[in-house]
Amino acid sequence: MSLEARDISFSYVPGRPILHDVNLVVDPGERVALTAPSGRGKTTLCRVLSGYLRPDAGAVLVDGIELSRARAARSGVPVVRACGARAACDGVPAARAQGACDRVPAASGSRGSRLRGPRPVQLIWQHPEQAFDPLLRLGRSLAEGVPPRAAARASGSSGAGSLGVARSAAAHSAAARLEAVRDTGLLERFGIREAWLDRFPHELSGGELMRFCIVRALIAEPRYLVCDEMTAMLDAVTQAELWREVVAIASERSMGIVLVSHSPALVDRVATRLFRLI
Ligand SMILES: Nc1ncnc2c1ncn2[C@@H]1O[C@H](COP(=O)(O)OP(=O)(O)OP(=O)(O)O)[C@@H](O)[C@H]1O
Repeated sequence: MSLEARDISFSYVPGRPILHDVNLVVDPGERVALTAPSGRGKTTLCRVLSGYLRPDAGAVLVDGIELSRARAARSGVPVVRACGARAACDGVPAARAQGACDRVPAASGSRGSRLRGPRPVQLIWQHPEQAFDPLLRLGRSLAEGVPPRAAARASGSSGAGSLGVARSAAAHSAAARLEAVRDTGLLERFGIREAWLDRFPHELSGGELMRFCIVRALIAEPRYLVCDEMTAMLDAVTQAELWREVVAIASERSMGIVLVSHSPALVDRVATRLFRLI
């Protein structure tokens, strides 16, 4: 079972392919670093792998299932709210994401996935300040990233009988979802202070905000995490601290990682394998 890019081709401009017949298989628990000179398509491949760009040819498979189907298989979720122009999804700002956030179909004409459900492949990129809705407190943003099943688990919903129905409804409240986030222990592991949950994104530093990006990606319980220059803007100590936790969690969950970094030292420490994009 793996994350597989099969014969992927992609071009932003017709006739000028950025990716041409790319084949990559990432196994659970593997940490694969994409390497290539600047402008060769590492970010583009990250976005294809996580479903934000649809390839012109080829397919992305998660555990043998085409990415959009894998996403649908994880849904069974009512649409909670529309993702307006101001909203950001999965760590990628709405304006730049060509796909859709977890519970909302992509806009008509979009090249991204139209299916719902938590993304099995989560993308974290290097601009946390652009990844959150500026008008939402961070606790609320995190709460919105909790898969309904996880929220229901946290509220003890069995799904049966009127008590189950009531609990299920409760599980969709922001408070119940935030409680589900606390239950994961991820806030402590990434050093997120309780007081930060009441703040807006502009009231935190880049490093503090990146912690929220990582936690938001992880609470979606992804099978694979794609980290595109995730810690590039952070100091060395914070980089090491965040990567230590991400690697530990990947081991605990047998979660695969695809990473892009211009730091050879970081790649050396984190990656179990290099994949050269040519
Ligand atoms: N939205 C876009 N429209 C048109 N061209 C684009 C777009 N995004 C990226 N490109 C081009 O696609 C190519 C690959 O870009 P990409 O960001 O994937 O490369 P990269 O390997 O990640 O680069 P770097 O190491 O510099 O971050 C570049 O030539 C870039 O200019």
